[in-house]
Amino acid sequence: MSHRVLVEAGPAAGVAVLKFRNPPVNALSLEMLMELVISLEKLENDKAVRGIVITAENPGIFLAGLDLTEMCGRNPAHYAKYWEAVQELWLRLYQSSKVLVAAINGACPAGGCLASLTCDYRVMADNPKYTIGLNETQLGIIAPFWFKDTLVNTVGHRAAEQALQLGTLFPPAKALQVGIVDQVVPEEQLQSAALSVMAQWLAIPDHARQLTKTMMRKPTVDQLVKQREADIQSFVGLISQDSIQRALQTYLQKLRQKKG
Ligand SMILES: CCCCC/C=C/C(=O)SCCNC(=O)CCNC(=O)[C@H](O)C(C)(C)COP(=O)(O)OP(=O)(O)OC[C@H]1O[C@@H](n2cnc3c(N)ncnc32)[C@H](O)[C@@H]1OP(=O)(O)O
Repeated sequence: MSHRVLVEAGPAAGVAVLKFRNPPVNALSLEMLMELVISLEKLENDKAVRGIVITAENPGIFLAGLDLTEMCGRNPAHYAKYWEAVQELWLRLYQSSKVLVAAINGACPAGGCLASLTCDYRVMADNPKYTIGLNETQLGIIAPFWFKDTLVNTVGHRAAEQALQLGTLFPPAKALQVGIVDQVVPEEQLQSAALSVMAQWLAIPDHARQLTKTMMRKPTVDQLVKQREADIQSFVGLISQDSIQRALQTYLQKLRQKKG
């Protein structure tokens, strides 16, 4: 029984809706990552499901990215386990044979943006409070190569380099202009717009679409698969550095003080 991930049958045949519900901010904790992987595996094996709309149960925050508390003040074994789970989620999402449509109904930074970038299509609610992007440099950390590759595959090299160096969080209209999202719609139309796009994608025969998806994505996937362990060690080495730990602690404190 999953607590942090809700899977519902969609209103259209063959469509499931996967909802994030990990309060307060839908951060990708280890438990949440594991529940997501299990839910995605079940959906992948379900022949009746051809497409999945991915969204947050409560509008406001789509995903707050990786859980900073999993990356602060823990031991190397924990960091390694956590990073393996992050890799696993990306591999499941990016290689999914289903049509994935992200209905982005809230803030979508860093790991949240990455999850949405694995989808085949992104629709974002037109709310200026919502932003999306790989903002790692703003935290004093670096987006790993496979985060970078996923962004490059979506927006091209130049736009990705600029967005990554500056750690830009784009509001909806700008995100559309850069190509991080494919469509921006009034908030109340988000779910219907996602379902309408899903219907267009499902009109294509599955086998042809799936083989094309694999052809486009396999080189990027292979890069991580062939150096998974090295990538884990690289993450553990980097995250364990005092300077990185200090930067993350400072960022977390800033988030906590925001309220005070
Ligand atoms: C080599 C290393 C590579 C690693 C790659 C890293 C990828 C990542 O994803 S790093 C995480 C990046 N995420 C962010 O920068 C988002 C940070 N959060 C926010 O900007 C905001 O919290 C918000 C826009 C998502 C929501 O704002 P709001 O509704 O105002 O909520 P609060 O800011 O008051 O937060 C409530 C509560 O949640 C804690 N929190 C927020 N984000 C995270 C997070 N990513 N991980 C863990 N905890 C988080 C925040 O500290 C507050 O906690 P309390 O004060 O204890 O209630």
